[in-house]
Amino acid sequence: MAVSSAPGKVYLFGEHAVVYGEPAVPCAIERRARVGVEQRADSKLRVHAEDLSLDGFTVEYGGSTDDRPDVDVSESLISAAMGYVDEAIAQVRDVTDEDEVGFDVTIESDIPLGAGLGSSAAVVVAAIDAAARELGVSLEADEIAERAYRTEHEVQDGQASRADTFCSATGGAVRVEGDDCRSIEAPDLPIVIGFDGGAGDTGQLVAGVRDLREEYGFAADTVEAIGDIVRRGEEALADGDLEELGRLMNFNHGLLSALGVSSRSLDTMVWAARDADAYGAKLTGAGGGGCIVALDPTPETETALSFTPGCEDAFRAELAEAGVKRLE
Ligand SMILES: Nc1ncnc2c1ncn2[C@@H]1O[C@H](COP(=O)(O)OP(=O)(O)O)[C@@H](O)[C@H]1O
Ligand SMILES: C[C@@](O)(CCOP(=O)(O)O)CC(=O)O
Ligand SMILES: [Mg+2]
Repeated sequence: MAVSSAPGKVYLFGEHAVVYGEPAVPCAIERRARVGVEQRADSKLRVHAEDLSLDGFTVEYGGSTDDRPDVDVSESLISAAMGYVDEAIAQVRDVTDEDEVGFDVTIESDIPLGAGLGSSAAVVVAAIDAAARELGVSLEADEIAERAYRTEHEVQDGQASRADTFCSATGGAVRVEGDDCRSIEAPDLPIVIGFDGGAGDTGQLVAGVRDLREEYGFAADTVEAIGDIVRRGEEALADGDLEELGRLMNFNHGLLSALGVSSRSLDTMVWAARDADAYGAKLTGAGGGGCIVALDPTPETETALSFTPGCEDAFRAELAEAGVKRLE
């Protein structure tokens, strides 16, 4: 049995625009997915997902959709939950040249699903590392990131950037622009997260931005303007200038909102954070519902969010220095 964990992330800047080659700066946080993998005697894949928002369930099947047994959750939920694990295992079979190998996979995660904190990337990164090690292969972080990116790219119908997966594999703050992925220095940021209890459909939201961008020149300009914000944000990060970072996060949120990926509850939480004198606040990840990220060294934003209707959970998040971790 091999067990690995990998962190979730917040986007300080640049989600969505990163899909079109603009830079983005995500930052790993200490909320992790842990994935245990044990080789089976046969070639089946059995997944046990113990998750807060999906009631824990177990699926066992031989690899083809027809072979899936009846379980007490809807087929769409199973497909949604299985897609990433399935493809991650396919990547491991490919990289290790072990086409016929089967696994028991157990997933535990502190990262809410579909909420913009990169649960999919964390699960995929941890699964790839653990499954490869179970077969006696130790992959470098770059290789794990590459295979995890291919997984997200496949599952999200060709619409994925390298940002989430690289960040989860390497930890810390990173900068991603197209295929260029690198770690960057970041000061200790006072990150506060508000979670509305909901989720967004990453594929649909990305497709919505793609359509807007194709239809309107000003939507394409908006995507480019987000790239400009990210470049200024990198300077503010290097200077440790929290006020400027906050202003730029506010601007970034406005442009994401213009691109149609915010929601009433995300906007409400963003305004609650601003009213509490956070340096700045924005949605994180694909949007549509899920989480906002704010910067505030005082307890004010967390307290204000916890009293904000529509905010289900407010918590502080530490930057995760480590990416993928080998636990067993
Ligand atoms: N704990 C988990 N167990 C099984 N699958 C998970 C788990 N967490 C995330 N996933 C997979 O990731 C998907 C959510 O990813 P996504 O829509 O990209 O949102 P995000 O990455 O922001 O959380 C889920 O539908 C599921 O397939
Ligand atoms: C919208 C996007 O930029 C980020 C999605 O992040 P998340 O899966 O919602 O955490 C898509 C991508 O970069 O693949
Ligand atoms: Mg994701």
